[in-house]
Amino acid sequence: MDELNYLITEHLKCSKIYEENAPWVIKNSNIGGRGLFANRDIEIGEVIYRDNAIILGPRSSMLCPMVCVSCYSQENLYPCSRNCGLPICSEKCENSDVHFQECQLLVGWKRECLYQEINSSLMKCLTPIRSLLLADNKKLLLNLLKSHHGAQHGYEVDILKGKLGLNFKEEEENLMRLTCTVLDANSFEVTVGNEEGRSGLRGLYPLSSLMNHSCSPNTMHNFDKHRNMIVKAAVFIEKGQELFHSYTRLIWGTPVRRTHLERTKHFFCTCSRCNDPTEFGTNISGIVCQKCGDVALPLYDSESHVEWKCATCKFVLSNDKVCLLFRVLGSRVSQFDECDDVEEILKFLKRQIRNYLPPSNQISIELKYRLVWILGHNPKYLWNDLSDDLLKEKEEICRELLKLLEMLRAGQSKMRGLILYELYRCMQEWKRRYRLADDHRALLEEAKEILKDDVNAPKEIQNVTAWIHRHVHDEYTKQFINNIV
Ligand SMILES: C[S@@+](CC[C@H](N)C(=O)[O-])C[C@H]1O[C@@H](n2cnc3c(N)ncnc32)[C@H](O)[C@@H]1O
Repeated sequence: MDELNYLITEHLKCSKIYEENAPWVIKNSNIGGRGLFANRDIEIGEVIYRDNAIILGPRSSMLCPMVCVSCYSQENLYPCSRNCGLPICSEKCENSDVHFQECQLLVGWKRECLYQEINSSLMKCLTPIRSLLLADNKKLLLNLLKSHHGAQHGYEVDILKGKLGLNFKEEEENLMRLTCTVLDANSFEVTVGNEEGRSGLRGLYPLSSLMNHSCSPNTMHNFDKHRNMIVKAAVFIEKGQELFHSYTRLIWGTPVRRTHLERTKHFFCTCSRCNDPTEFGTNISGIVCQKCGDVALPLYDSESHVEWKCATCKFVLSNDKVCLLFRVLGSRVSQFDECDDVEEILKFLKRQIRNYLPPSNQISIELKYRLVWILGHNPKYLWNDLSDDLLKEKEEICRELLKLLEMLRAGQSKMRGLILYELYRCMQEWKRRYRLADDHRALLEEAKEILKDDVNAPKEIQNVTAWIHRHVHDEYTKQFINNIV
């Protein structure tokens, strides 16, 4: 533990983000392995620490779009002129430190097989290659992090060797394989880009790698423009409590979260939310009982066996039948990915699925969340063009989602920040249409508080805070302006 603590401290110091007396400490956790703990009371919204990635790069997923391997832009990509096969977007990126070194490595690995075109498989397998360029103390740190075992981890190295025929040394292969297993256990998705094109990178943040999971986490995180991770308290955290973040989405129901955690992180979650079939009274995993019309909830009698039981009439439905129902509804929902037809989505939500799912079910919630991003944003549904009925619809959905997050005890989550801001914009639109007086500043203030240092936050919030940072240097004036903008 001492060595880990030392190496992490050095890493944070070297990244110039180390804070003396920061409120975290590394200790053994009852949950398993090591964890992070509060070494004093931490106020809601307080920054607990900042972390910097020791490895950052493209994700290996099929869905990962092509990005410049230096600045991660998706625009003006061309193959590196040294024929390494990686996409870059400018001379500056081509000659950046990070790319120049990996380029030399790749070109050295197989001279007769240089790529004049962009090779997308190579780009998707680049992140583990980057571990070869780490300084020795970062390699030591990598070695101390949790790794996953199993045939599914390390396929990137198989692609580099097999499909791409690259020829590296055994010790290089071993380090890349280790890196894949460490990345799979610990990496975070880092979103880059703007409204026109976003993509996800994976980053290995060593301090955050020590944080265990809870489905009702007490921290939230976002990324600043330097891709530092900023971890904040989502709720008040008492001295001695373990710090948790969520490895899944908050609005997924228990069976979906548990399956995801088992597949990707190899553990069965037994947190208080998972152990409560109602999930704190939200019934987010519930289905409509086909016998009495009340809600049936998932009941686990072992890690691998779940069935759905109605609390009122005790009717039981097998997991197979429920999975079939979710598959059918899920495929209908995925058709909405291509069409942003609000009338169709509302018809589906209000009429078609009502016989199968209660309004609080995860599928309904995901669709409502999607509506939040269509109404007011999609070119067919811009704020000015929304009918009063659709504006009301959006306002009600925002309020419903905020209530749900409160019931899930999610505290100051990023999702709360985004929905608060969307609700604020609804209220501004009502104000504009009917010349109302109330400007609902409290909604904007809280959204700003949650999202202020998030590089992906809505422009309005970022612009305000960025301007203040650039132009105002004394705290009193900063606070004054923060209160009036
Ligand atoms: C990112 S690591 C967390 C730090 C880890 N405990 C360590 O010692 O390095 C993720 C791994 O920690 C364990 N873990 C995290 N949260 C857990 C939980 N709620 N229940 C059981 N195991 C958990 C699992 O083995 C998981 O794959």
